[in-house]
Amino acid sequence: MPSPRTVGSHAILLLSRCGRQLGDVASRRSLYSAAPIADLAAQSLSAGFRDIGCSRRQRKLSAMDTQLRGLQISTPDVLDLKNTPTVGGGVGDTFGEDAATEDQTLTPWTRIVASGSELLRDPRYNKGLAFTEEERDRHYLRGLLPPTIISQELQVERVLQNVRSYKNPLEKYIALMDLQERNERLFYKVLMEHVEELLPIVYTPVVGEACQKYGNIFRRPHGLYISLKDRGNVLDLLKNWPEKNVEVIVVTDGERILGLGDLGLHGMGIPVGKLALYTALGGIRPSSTLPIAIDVGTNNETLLKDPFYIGLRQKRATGKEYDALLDEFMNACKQAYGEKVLVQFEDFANHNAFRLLQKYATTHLVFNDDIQGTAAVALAGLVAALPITGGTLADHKFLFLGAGEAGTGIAEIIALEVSKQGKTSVEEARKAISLVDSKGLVTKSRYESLQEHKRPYAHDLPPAQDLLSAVKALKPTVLIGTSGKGGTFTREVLEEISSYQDKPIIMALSNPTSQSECTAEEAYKYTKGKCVFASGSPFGPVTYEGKTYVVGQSNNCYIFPGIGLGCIISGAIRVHDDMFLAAAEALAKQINEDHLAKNQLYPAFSEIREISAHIGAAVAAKAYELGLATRLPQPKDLFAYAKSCMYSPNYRKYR
Ligand SMILES: O=C([O-])CC(=O)C(=O)O
Ligand SMILES: [Mg+2]
Repeated sequence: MPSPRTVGSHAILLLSRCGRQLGDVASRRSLYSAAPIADLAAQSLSAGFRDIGCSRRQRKLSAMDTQLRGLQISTPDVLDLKNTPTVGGGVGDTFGEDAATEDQTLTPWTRIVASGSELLRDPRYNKGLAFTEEERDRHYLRGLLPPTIISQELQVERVLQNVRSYKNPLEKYIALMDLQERNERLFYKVLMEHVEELLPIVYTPVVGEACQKYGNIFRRPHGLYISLKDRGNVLDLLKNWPEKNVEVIVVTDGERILGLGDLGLHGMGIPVGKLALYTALGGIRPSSTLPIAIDVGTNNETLLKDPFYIGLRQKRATGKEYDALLDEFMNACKQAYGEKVLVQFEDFANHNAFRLLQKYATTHLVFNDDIQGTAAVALAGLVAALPITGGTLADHKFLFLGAGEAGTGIAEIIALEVSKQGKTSVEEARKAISLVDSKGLVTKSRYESLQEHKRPYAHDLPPAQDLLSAVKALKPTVLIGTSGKGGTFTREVLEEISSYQDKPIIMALSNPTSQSECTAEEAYKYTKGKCVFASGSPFGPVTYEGKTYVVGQSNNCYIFPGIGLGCIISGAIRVHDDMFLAAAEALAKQINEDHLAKNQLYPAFSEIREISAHIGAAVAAKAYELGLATRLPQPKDLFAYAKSCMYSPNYRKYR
């Protein structure tokens, strides 16, 4: 019986002869593993290569099948690595490599050194024209590259020029995603060095459009897809992922993508984008990040009829079926990657988001970005605004339009912070906060029919049908929009709030830009330059009556990369609400006199890596304080330690 290594080399040899398309599909994995190569070869055999446009290779494939059989690993055997979803051989041996008992199957992952065309097709190691003379000699690259050698810096310039030449933002998105698949370090270097320009493309708002058209622009799969069909085999799917040291997972079920609603499996763009930011903004190694989309169907009729839709064509599963898949998934994450893998829930619909967070918060290292990340970033903005508006948080009166994850998440963190600062309880602090949902003001008279997360805000107030009447009745000093509906902070609403309040705080947090409750310009114009404004989507500076205001982006991407970094460097085993308070405080501290002079509530993204390190250090410090950290002893200087752990996108030398 040949060793897996031998099988791997044979398969690589065969695959490399199979032409570019297959090589493209296989290359990333082929460099690490024998079985998946044989696996791919076998899959391709049965698919007759039609999907990847390689049908003329079929004769060679039959030959490959024969060869694989000659190696006594028949293709069905290779395909049939049916693992029961249990932990492997011994404690900490999830993949069953060292101590697997004989009746347990294992995935024979192995590493080999990449060279030649395989090296050029591996996005993690490819450097394109930046390979040095020496590397070209040592790694069999001669002739595979034109003779020119250029620096990574020049490559960055070239990429930027190309991206800028596209007029359509979606084309820019596609170009950047292609780069990520081709040359990962170059992608991150470009993104990190031009973060303000490129963030709106790989992230909100353009990622929203990309998700809407995900089926049309589909090229290569990103991340891991888990569907209802995989019930009972979720751990096996995780074992197919080519990385074992996963530290951060972002998962969505696609039911509430940004403010765009149910986009089903096309929501995959969000975990992919968020994790790109974990690396670019928070310095988390890309190989330790895993984007996951869970497919339980979609209720989006347009997608169900769309021939290019990539997900299951069925209505969303709910109840026990849904819960069982999620439960299997959550357990499989810990089985595969251990207690300290961070799972970020993203863009789940309200009816699942709150209960999933509650269900898993005590058993897993989890948080919900839309509830807690958004809450922390909004709190940071409010704290930063206090020197402009005067007073403390407890002096303000808050009105929300939108009572979903973001709205009640922010409301809760405000109440928590006020209660920590003053002598009031959280219950008392909630009294200064009111919510308007699609049925009007949330009041006590509606209590019975309210969803649980809104009930703490059902105050004893007269009813109000809409936002404007609620503003008139309650006279809030802070107006926060998390409704997912564009244009809802109307001229009347903005004029009303500025009629009685000197410096109202207006936060229009819905995403993408089309769903923003108002634009930055509208906010300044209709409040006659009185307001302090922030938004969830990016807006350029606004000049009103000769004064220029810089619009801070109150987006959770300031917070989640630092939360991840803090959890990883401290080895945290649970996420605690106080870590979000610490993160918000660390972010608010970044605002100085210069920012305040321009009404800017959030620092520039160009400083984000430093900011993430501060947030990471604050989060880690809190984890140590709460006894939730396992990485001991605690580093003396957590900020320096956080910085030292951050991924650099610069090319490494290959020996
Ligand atoms: O992705 C963003 O820009 C913020 C966010 O989490 C959401 O809107 O769901
Ligand atoms: Mg989100």
